[in-house]
Amino acid sequence: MLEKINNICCIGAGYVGGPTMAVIADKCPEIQVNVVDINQARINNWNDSDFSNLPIYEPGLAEIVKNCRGRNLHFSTVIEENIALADMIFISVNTPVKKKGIGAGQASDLKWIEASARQISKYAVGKTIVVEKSTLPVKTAQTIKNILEAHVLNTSNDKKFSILSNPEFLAEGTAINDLENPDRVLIGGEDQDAINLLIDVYLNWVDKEKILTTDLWSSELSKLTANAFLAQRISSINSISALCESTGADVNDVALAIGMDKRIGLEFLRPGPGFGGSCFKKDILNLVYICNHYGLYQAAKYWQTVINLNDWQQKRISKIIVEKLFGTISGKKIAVLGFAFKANTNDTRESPAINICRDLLEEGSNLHIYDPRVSQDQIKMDLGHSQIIDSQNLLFEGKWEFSKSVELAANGADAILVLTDWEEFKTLDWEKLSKIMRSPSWLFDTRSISNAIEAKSFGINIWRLGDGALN
Ligand SMILES: NC(=O)c1ccc[n+]([C@@H]2O[C@H](COP(=O)([O-])OP(=O)(O)OC[C@H]3O[C@@H](n4cnc5c(N)ncnc54)[C@H](O)[C@@H]3O)[C@@H](O)[C@H]2O)c1
Ligand SMILES: O=c1ccn([C@@H]2O[C@H](COP(=O)(O)OP(=O)(O)O[C@H]3O[C@H](CO)[C@@H](O)[C@H](O)[C@H]3O)[C@@H](O)[C@H]2O)c(=O)[nH]1
Repeated sequence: MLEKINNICCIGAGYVGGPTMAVIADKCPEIQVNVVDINQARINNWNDSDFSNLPIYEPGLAEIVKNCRGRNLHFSTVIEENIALADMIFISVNTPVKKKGIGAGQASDLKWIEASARQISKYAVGKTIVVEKSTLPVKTAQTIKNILEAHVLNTSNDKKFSILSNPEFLAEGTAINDLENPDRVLIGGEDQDAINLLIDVYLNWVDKEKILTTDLWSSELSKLTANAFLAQRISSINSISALCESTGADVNDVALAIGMDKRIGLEFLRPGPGFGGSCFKKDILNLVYICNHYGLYQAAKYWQTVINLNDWQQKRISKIIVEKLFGTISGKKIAVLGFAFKANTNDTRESPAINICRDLLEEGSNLHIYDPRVSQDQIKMDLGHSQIIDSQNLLFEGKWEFSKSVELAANGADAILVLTDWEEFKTLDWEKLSKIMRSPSWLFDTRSISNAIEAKSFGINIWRLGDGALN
């Protein structure tokens, strides 16, 4: 029996695998941590001598990688060898929504999980603990077990596997802090020895009381449920933001008033352009799929409405902008501030900015997009080329350009549209901006972060999400 973990391999060097393994390496200097990926370019970036070129931007990440890389943290594409060396293997590969076939548009595509399990079954040596780090549909551990055990049966060698579920709850932008100070660490499994070995890894920096153990299925399902609950709060407050606009109430006051009730709490009540990111939508869709699979149609419908409300919120915002700008934005310049799905990340996956910008482009607007961390190439991938073509192959007049500063984006603009809650958008120089914009100028603030009162004092018209009193 293994006494302690000496060597960890992590399959997948993405937003989860990279930061999670960096923190494990930092907190457990006696463990060798090998992070492997099939994506050579990504691995090259993790190994770049210029730490500002790491593939992921997270506050604090570069410092940790600087400390540990080459010591006990290694990034490579050598998958077989590192699997063979490992006592414990984390699977941190992507699990997006299936695009084709049964369950398309809802179920998780598990082909990367299956490929990882097959590689592990082939190359692992001796007793290996396999840890599900990716977010997975409940019961996936059974599939992984079947794949691993089939290979053992075929080769009848000394391979032995234990499977644990250890979902990750980090949020992007605060990943390092979330990993270093987690609210809880959840471990699901049947093999108590394997569970204890994983607990020992976390005990290097996490208090014992924060480590929760459950059976496999409860652990897998807790991850989907946590995301569904968080997203549900956002859709709930966003529905109230619309009602506030219609009634003259202020959604931020309402959020504070209800959030101070300890039973409700203040977190995740910030209204906005809808939730984005790679997880919430896909995990809820997966929950809907699983509920339907078990014939729980009312439960499935309930969770689906969280997504429907989120889509509606984005559409609602584009419509308001068109209406306020005299019913047409064709040829009008709009400065879009923020493209990432939230502040402090360069990630644009499922960013509300994508749908809102697409809608505005369809209306013929001329968008000048500024984001402190998102690159022009990324925006190009998300929006397509500057002239977009619709499904009937008709050319729209709408086009977009990348701006290197707020001022360049706002110069001559009819409107400024704040979509991401970046710190720098809280302290914009409204006197200066009011002079370079075209009158009548507008500020559309979907995050309630800018100093709208000051902007108003310089003659800018204001629409702030959920603020029925100000609008
Ligand atoms: N992004 C987040 O904030 C977050 C937080 C918690 C949980 N999760 C979950 O963690 C999982 C990973 O998410 P992510 O955002 O890190 O994804 P990601 O796309 O950033 O990274 C996944 C990586 O896995 C690699 N990969 C895929 N198949 C492979 C294989 N067979 N061998 C080696 N490498 C392989 C890909 O090349 C990619 O680099 C998902 O299930 C996600 O739902 C994500
Ligand atoms: O009050 C709020 C809080 C968040 N958001 C938006 O919701 C989205 C998601 O934000 P957040 O949850 O902070 O970021 P993620 O990185 O997507 O993290 C979520 O998804 C991860 C992947 O599963 C989980 O690990 C995390 O626990 C979970 O918070 C973003 O668009 C935010 O702008 C709001 O609109 N209002």
